Amino acid sequence: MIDYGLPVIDLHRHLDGNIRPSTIWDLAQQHHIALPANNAEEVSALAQIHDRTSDLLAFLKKLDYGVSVLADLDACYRVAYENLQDAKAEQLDYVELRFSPYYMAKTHQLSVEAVVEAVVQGVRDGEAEFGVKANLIGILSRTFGADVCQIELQGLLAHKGEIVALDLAGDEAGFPAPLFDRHFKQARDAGWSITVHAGEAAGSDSIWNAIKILGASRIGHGVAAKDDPELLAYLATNQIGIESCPTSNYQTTTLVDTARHPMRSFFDQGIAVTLNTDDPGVSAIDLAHEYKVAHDVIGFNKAELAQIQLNALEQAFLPEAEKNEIKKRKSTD
Ligand SMILES: O=c1[nH]cnc2c1ncn2[C@@H]1O[C@H](CO)[C@@H](O)[C@H]1O
Ligand SMILES: [Zn+2]
Repeated sequence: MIDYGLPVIDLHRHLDGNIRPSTIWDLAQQHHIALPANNAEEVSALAQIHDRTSDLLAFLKKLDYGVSVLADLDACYRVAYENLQDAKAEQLDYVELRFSPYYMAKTHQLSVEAVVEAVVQGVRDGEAEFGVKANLIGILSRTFGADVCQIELQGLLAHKGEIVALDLAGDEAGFPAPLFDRHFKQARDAGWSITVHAGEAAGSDSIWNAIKILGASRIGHGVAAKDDPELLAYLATNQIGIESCPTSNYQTTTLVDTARHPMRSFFDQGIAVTLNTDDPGVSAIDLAHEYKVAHDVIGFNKAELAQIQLNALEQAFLPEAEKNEIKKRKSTD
């Protein structure tokens, strides 16, 4: 259902939520890390989700297997590089990869700043090798609290020019946006764009806070906006994009019925919605799968999906000239 004649773009993909089970197995062997699995297939069963989990936090636990094998900087580099290989295999024209360097560094006590450097290098080498354009979004993992997030931010700011935006992810209900006010001020001062996970595990207030307090110009998930007409109007008028990830929403039990996913009404109300994968390695999906779900289950027709593909280019954290370049390249392909 993706039109490969139009730009193929994923704006919401966690590179640390997209670690291949085979790589998890490999790295565990290489570094003598014990896993409750005897081979790569058993790692898939352990670290991937095929139906649904009880809630967001149960879903996020699945990502822990992948980061538990990041024993050194080469492992971080490899994961970043393989994300570009995956992007190429999916025929993406452009991908925004987000990552939480503290989360990646934590198990083996790596330097946060060195993890950022390794990820940047893996992504740049992957871009050159596979010919896919990518940008990086830094994540503050709110689950670890405001002080740890300041350390995480410091590591990201050390590579300010290699990063285009800042995100806040993790336990939304337990760690609300106002706790991170000063972090996002520093990010805006650094010239970064802002996207925030909001309205996934908390209500529409959380989305308002992401916009008004943190300065978000895009919202990850944003499903809770469905109950707030004033917010819906605000999102449409101000062209604040919603990064929808339907399979992730199903697996986290954010929504119980994908057929009634609010991205339908967001779209109908003129909000710039996009389709994205979130954590494809954990969800065992790719971008094409999400377009198929949007068509077969949510009921978008081909023309509407084409508009969603164009929304992604519009909403990308890219300068106009680079957006035009992608557009031009597609039209002459
Ligand atoms: O769907 C999600 N909602 C909220 N946070 C998420 C989601 N997927 C991953 N992370 C969080 O992002 C960081 C790793 O990139 C981790 O903090 C992980 O918990
Ligand atoms: Zn996410």
